[in-house]
Amino acid sequence: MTSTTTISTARSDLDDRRTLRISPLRAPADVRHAHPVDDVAAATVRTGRQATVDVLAGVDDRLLVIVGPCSVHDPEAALDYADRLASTALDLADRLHIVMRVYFEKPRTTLGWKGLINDPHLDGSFDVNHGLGVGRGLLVAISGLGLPVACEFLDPITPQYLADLVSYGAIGARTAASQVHRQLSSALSMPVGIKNGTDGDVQVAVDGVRAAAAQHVFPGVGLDGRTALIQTAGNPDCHVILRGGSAGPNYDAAGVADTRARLARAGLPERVVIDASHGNSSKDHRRQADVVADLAGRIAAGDCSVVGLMLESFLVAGRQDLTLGRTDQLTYGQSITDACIDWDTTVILLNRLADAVSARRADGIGR
Ligand SMILES: O=C[C@H](O)[C@H](O)COP(=O)(O)O
Ligand SMILES: C=C(OP(=O)(O)O)C(=O)O
Repeated sequence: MTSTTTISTARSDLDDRRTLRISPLRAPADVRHAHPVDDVAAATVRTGRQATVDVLAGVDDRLLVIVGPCSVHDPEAALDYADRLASTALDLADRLHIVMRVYFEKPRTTLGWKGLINDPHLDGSFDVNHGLGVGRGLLVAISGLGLPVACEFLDPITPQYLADLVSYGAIGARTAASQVHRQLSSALSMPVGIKNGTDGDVQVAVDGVRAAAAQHVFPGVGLDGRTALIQTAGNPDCHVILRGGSAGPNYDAAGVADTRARLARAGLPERVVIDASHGNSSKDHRRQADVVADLAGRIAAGDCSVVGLMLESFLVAGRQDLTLGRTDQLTYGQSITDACIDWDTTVILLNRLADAVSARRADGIGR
């Protein structure tokens, strides 16, 4: 019995058994054209990235602080927050290099609202074409205030729409082991922090830093939105973010020393950022102050082993549940994902960290 082969590029009953709809996505170039980078924003990104590189390298003895909401759901409130943070960042710029968390993509443990790009109207309409424009427009506006921004990169395509405006990138705990995200990090133009796993596994982040430092070739999209083969140079500015995990916190001196030893064994620079939230605060926003107090004490006593800190902070303390389609019920300036510290607490904690850097300098210890 002979078999026949049908060669066809048309979709058949073998395709789309579970795909409901495929619709056009705006090309990155189109969104970039609608929200161009002006000179002020470009200067913010350039100096924001370089300052982070210098802090990571120990050439700059300031502390890197990545601070802002868990997620952006209301661009107006995010800009309000950015306005305040820009002024505080300027006040403390001699001791802290402050970068605002402007997170549009949320990795969920199971299900939930996945961020402003995925569902910008917060109603389950998934208007991604609108979300990409709103997100980029907000990055232009915040960078225009002179405040550098940090984003988590979750989807491997979205960086083409946003990354030129980002000064600090993060790879989250749920994707630290992903080859796709490590390859992506190897291509990104800014320093990237890779988190330890949700189970507390730090080695996965160290392995991620090593993989992202190397060159890769992988499929992606170009600015014109066409599929493309991407060849990367490798990112030398990746580092580990300790965020704690199900086994407990890992921000203490022992957790940092263990991470640095792992990095040294892998032949990598010993650079560690601490995330005061997530597993390091058992998702209780008030405990972020304990992490700051502990780290500030260590820095004031001369410790140079931690290069930066991440804080989840918004205008109003705590968090609230979103009912899809009922944005009228939301409290202005309060997180709809993880709980955050409020603005007043944020200013107190930032000043405490700045004072710790002053004390370290007074002892004549530079990083
Ligand atoms: O930072 C935000 C959350 O911790 C992360 O997106 C997971 O959230 P979830 O466990 O509520 O899905
Ligand atoms: C999702 C986040 O953190 P993690 O990956 O550590 O859970 C985050 O920082 O928003």
